[in-house]
Amino acid sequence: MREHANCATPPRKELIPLIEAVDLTKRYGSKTAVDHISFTIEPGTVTGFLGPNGAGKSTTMRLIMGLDKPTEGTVKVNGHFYQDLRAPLCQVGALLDAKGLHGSRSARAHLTQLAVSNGIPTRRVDEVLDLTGLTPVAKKRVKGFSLGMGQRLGIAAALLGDPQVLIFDEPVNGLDPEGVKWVRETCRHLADQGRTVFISSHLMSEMAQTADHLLVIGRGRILTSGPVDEVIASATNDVVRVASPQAADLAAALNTAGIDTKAPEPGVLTTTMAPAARVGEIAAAHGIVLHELATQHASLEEAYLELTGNDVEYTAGSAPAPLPAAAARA
Ligand SMILES: Nc1ncnc2c1ncn2[C@@H]1O[C@H](COP(=O)(O)OP(=O)(O)OP(=O)(O)O)[C@@H](O)[C@H]1O
Repeated sequence: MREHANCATPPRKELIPLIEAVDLTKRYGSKTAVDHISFTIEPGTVTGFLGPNGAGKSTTMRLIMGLDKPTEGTVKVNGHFYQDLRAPLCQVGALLDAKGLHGSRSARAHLTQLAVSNGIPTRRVDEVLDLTGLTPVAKKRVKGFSLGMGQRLGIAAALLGDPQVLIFDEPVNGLDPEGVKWVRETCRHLADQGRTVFISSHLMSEMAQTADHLLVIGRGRILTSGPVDEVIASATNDVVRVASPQAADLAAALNTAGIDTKAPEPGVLTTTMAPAARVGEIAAAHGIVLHELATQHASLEEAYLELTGNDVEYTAGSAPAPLPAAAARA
């Protein structure tokens, strides 16, 4: 057992490490960033916190870490408010903003300072440098670090107290494929050790590869949650596409059976209301010739849009807010 001075008696066996939010709300003036959300994050899993830009992910994570005060509701880590944790770094580690590093220090100096001020034995610094692959650059000033190295250093700092709960805000943002793979494998490894890993992203494809569970947020509200496969399945309808020289007859036969169709192009029908087998059976029963019968699986992006489409605060196509002068003229 490690002898972290301030971490010597983490209540690991007695308490289940988890994050629990109840009716959590944060308003900034008239802006509601987080809107009465409740959730629990379980140990031994990677939980993805998925939502478009401005959905409220960072705010929620800051509330968990006691960096902001909720307007209403509560959020606890390991059954305690963050500010009441006796050795916070040993219970929860977070990567919230990798840019907030002191430029003139070396990576080792940065971690050593953090260890000393939190009563963590300095030998742990070498362990986390090693775990995050930073040993070869440990003496370099963090000022010269690439984004990927900065993210690794942020994760090294989060791991310093060997905490059971880890919170990473958009850790793969701006990373190259190798960095993304490393973050993904690191999260998996930490969860496999029984830790609670809570990781945010605005990319569903990334979350599908990294997370076991998803918590989907839009405009400050939880839109859905559950195992990744279930969340994706619930947001997607398989589309059956059928091509026939008798498309009009087939459409009539399907409609009679209560199956609505669309005709995206001449001679082709699509439906989300019946599986391919049923469409084929109805065609056969009416002696209708088919040239093609296939099930198309909706893409992850489609599932994501289905989930968050109406809850996106900013979209690429949305018109920019008018400038004050323009607004005054209007
Ligand atoms: N300190 C603040 N003052 C005012 N509004 C804020 C503040 N922090 C966040 N907001 C607003 O709250 C909403 C949620 O922001 P938040 O950063 O939590 O979203 P996010 O899901 O993390 O998005 P992103 O991925 O873009 O960081 C946004 O509309 C944001 O502009």
